Amino acid sequence: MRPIPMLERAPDFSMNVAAPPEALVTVQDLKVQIGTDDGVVRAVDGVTFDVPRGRTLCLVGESGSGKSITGRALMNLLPPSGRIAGGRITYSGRSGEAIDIGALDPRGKQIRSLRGKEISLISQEPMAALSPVHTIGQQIVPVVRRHLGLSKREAEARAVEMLGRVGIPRPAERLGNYPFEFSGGMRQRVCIALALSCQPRLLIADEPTTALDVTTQANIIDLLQELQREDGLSILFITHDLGVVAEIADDVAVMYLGKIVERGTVDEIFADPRHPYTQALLKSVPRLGAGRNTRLAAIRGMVPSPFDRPTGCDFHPRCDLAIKGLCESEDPGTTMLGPRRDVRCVLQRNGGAGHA
Ligand SMILES: Nc1ncnc2c1ncn2[C@@H]1O[C@H](COP(=O)(O)OP(=O)(O)OP(=O)(O)O)[C@@H](O)[C@H]1O
Repeated sequence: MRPIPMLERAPDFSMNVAAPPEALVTVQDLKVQIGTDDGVVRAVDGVTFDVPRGRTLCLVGESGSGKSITGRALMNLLPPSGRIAGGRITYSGRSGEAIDIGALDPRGKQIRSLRGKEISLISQEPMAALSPVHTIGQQIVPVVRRHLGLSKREAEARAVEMLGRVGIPRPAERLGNYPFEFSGGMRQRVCIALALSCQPRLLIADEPTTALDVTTQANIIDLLQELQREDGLSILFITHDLGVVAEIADDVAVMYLGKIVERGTVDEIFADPRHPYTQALLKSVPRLGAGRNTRLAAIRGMVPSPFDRPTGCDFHPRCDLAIKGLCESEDPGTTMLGPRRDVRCVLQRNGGAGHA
């Protein structure tokens, strides 16, 4: 995990006074359930957030907190045994029309025309996204032809342009290569080129840099930021790496056991974390400038099994600040600290005056 570069920044509360940024996608009280042999998993358990136009929202949290399933729900692309069990995902289409993503048939024409063209996904494992038996050109060109209505020649030119933009040397020649002929970092760049080739408006990047070395990670983050500046792309970036969050996020939502426990701008979350879980996550990451002997604090205990959820606040068994008689029995509910800033902790009730 990388150190956090700027933990001590002064909070930027300007977002609280300026007009709220226009949302490209709004998620309200989303619930996703997945059927398994052991029972039903409440993988996403009532989350609310939005991804504004041209901004990056990072979803962070430990493994199993529901980040990937939330990202996939935005494309209505859930595992076969998964279903949206409640809430609403509203996507603002190119002509301003509100599209209820969860109401679309997951195999239907409308969602298939949105996937790739309007909403794209890059995942942690580029090989899973690419066919090993087709060249890169054979994979990008037909998608571009179908979604952008280009001729074969125009689509090839677009594919070469995208491969060049993501930093693949000699892109015209590489169009004829197979995925195994690229290094891990280059394959991830190919996936980004594929994901962005139809100029989507929303990119869901699910741990896209986790499997890569730190230099390639930094290059890919720079690349996404450049594409965002140029094309006004909105990004939902899923990661457990707070160093990456510090670099790429505008806004942050911290997930724990299917719920968002804290939400705010990146400055608010890093400089003034209110939830004990967010505070513990931040304490578990090295800080630049911290003394050599500074100890990193691991979060005690494990994420509970989704089949054996704690009563009251989900985090109370691991929380150093839990109040006996209260946190194990009462659902903390959501306390709004600002228009786009909220926290689920009983210690933050009464307007969030006190720090947890
Ligand atoms: N295909 C599936 N079948 C059954 N359960 C699943 C499936 N995919 C996810 N889950 C369960 O849903 C919950 C949320 O998983 P999810 O993958 O969204 O977490 P995550 O925060 O993205 O974790 P990671 O960082 O490990 O990917 C977990 O309890 C997980 O076990």
